[in-house]
Amino acid sequence: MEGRGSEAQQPPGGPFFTRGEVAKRNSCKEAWLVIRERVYDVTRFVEEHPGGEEVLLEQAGADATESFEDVGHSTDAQEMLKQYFIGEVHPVRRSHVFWTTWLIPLFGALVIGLMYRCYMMDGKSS
Ligand code: HEM
Repeated sequence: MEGRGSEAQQPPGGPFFTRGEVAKRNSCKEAWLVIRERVYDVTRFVEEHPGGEEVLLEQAGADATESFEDVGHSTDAQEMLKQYFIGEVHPVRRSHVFWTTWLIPLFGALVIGLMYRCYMMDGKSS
């Protein structure tokens, strides 16, 4: 029973998946779920789910946090999640930062370019 009881400290990080990547795994051939920002590959669990495969397939590729919690799954069920853990949802903020880091200089360059053009045209007309 070694290693049990450390479930609160699941390794942070791990591979990151975007919600788009998860959304592609929405069939019985490949079924991924997001629960509390973590990604679970439940493909081999679908048929074994005590609550039926229907409900899992319905949520496949999506964020099932709410439905998972609404059912009031037992601690056993929470424990089972660990077996299917494959990674985390890519933090939204990162892609946000990625875009703004590019957009701001791009916008700045555009403004400077326009100002320069106006300045040049001004020079020509006078
Ligand atoms: C990997 C994710 C999941 C695991 C490991 C899991 C596990 C389990 C387990 C072990 C049970 C038996 C009862 C219990 O121990 O609480 C159960 C029941 C159930 N589950 Fe899940 N479940 C998962 C996801 C979901 C999702 C996403 C839904 C809803 C869309 C769902 C709906 C249900 C329902 C309706 C039952 C029957 C509850 C009852 O009979 O009272 N489960 N699940």
